[in-house]
Amino acid sequence: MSTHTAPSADRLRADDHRPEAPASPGAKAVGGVAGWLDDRTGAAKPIGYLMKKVFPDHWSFMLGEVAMYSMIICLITGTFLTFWYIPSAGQIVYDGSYLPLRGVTVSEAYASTVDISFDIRGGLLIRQIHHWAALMFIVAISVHMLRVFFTGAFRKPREINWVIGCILSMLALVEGFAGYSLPDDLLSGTGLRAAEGFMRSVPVVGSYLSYFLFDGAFPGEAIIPRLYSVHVLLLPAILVGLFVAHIGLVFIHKHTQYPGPGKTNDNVVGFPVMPVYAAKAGGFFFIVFGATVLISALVTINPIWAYGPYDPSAVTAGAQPDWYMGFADGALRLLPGWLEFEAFGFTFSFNVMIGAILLIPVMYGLMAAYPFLERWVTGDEREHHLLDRPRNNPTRTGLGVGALTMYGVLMFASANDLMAIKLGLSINDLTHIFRLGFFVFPVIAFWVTKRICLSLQRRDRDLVLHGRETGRIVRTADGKFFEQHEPLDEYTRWLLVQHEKQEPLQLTAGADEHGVVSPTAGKEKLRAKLSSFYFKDRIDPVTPAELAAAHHDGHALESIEAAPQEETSRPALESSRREPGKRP
Ligand code: HEM
Ligand code: HEM
Repeated sequence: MSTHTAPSADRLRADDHRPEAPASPGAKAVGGVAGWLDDRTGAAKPIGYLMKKVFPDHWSFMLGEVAMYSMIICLITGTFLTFWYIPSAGQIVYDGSYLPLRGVTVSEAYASTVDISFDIRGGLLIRQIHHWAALMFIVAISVHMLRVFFTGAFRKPREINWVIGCILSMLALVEGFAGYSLPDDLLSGTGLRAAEGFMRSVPVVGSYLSYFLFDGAFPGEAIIPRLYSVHVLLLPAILVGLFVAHIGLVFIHKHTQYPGPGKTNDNVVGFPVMPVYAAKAGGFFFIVFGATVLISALVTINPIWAYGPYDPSAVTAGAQPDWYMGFADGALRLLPGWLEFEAFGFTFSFNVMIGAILLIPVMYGLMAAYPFLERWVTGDEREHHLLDRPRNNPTRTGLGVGALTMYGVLMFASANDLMAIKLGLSINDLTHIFRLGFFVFPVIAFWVTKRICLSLQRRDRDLVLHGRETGRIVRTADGKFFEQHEPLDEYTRWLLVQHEKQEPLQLTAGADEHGVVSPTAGKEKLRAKLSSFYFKDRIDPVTPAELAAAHHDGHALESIEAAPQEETSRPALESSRREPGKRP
């Protein structure tokens, strides 16, 4: 593997050959410390290697960074909160500075969170930053995941990183739920009450699970300290550990890159970590931190003093989870009542269990399995470092939008009561519409998205073959009118023709020459069907022959071969790609 720096104009000045100026005392001291450390740890070589690592530049790669920075913000502000938060359900009489609560018996957890908000200097801001960063963290993870999905960045060799990502995302939901439950206010207690109900819906062992978690009857005094250990110790340790593995794999595989001039499956075009990316990423951290602080300073979130302490006997109307739990809440509202029935003297509440206990693992399980399913269906065993343009993989893009639509229906369903009130509609009608929508809307979304992708591909073909419409009408000498078309420049054309032709798998007949059916015939048949579903509707990229023919007709001026594969549009660093596992 080699990494080389493209010489910049500055570095090619003639005076580069002058003898180097003697190092300043500061530089000498830094060099001395670095040498001392290297002698004892041997870290210079790996660090030097990492610092030269080339990262491609694209705005969408920032999404992973936003996730990383919001996680760091949660870790920093969370540590601040632990200095004052008391993880105890023990009852005390509140005597802090928030007058409406004076004299009310509350838990120590609740009282300490109100104290953080009103009596600890900067406490309210830090609490708000913690909560806003948590919300942003999960938004960023989700959008980052969509970027990875729609561009096919999960394909070989990045499947493991996709699976790690799925686990990270699921754990982030649990971490958020645990944090939300810590202040022990009316909302968080209602959330815990719901969680207790979910657990009890598991047949046979449900009540035992609940007793185990709450150390007896709900709410008990154990749940707050237990959630605290999970929230500040167990889950952050797992999240950070998995994240290190995640980013380590990004370094090992190197980053994917969007197709473009000079970018191939075997190189990485971009800037090195040091100094360009380090400066960019460092600056970007402060932008994310700054934006989070600004929102937190201006917009109240979770004003627990307004809700009051948790009281198991109080009925809370309008309790809402944080946004990322909305889909599970929606599923609970849509599952039909007949899924709850009595048999063998027991009540089975599958309507609750499916929505609350099974939905999340099933959803993440399917997501984690997708790269492997796609690989099986397409038979594509190759490594991919160049990303797909979403339009060039219409079925995958359609499936993604279909899944998002399903998620969206559940999310909207979680607000069916508010919609009914605000829009003056019947909640039952809304529920029926959402139930139907859960099955019908994703299919429509899949179909429409696929058609849009195919149309965009057709448009790309048209552009390549016939150039851009200029709007200039020319009249010929014999009186005919036609519109002038402008040929695309080579860079744009390259982007539109670089993708591969896709075809369904050609599968074996399923029987040998003696007519003996192979034991895997059924599986192969299914694979053939899915492969045909995946690739049946497709638009092939323009071939050099087609372009030459168009060129001959005077539509396009240059051939595809002339596309500037080995040039870049800006000064860039390039490093060659490696085979995972074969590079030191
Ligand atoms: C990335 C992971 C994290 C997420 C998503 C998260 C989320 C949350 C949320 C939503 C709350 C409720 C905030 C509120 O009161 O409005 C919370 C509370 C809390 N979190 Fe975290 N947190 C994370 C990491 C941490 C870490 C690493 C620590 C400690 C080292 C921590 C310590 C706390 C404490 C002490 C509270 C209770 C105080 C309070 O609610 O103000 N959190 N967390
Ligand atoms: C704690 C949550 C996460 C953090 C902090 C995180 C961070 C990052 C960062 C910084 C990168 C490199 C820059 C980029 O491509 O954006 C990256 C790449 C990647 N992430 Fe994540 N990620 C998280 C969750 C996820 C999830 C939920 C998935 C998918 C299910 C995922 C899949 C990937 C993949 C496949 C890559 C390699 C992409 C490529 O090379 O183009 N990540 N992640």
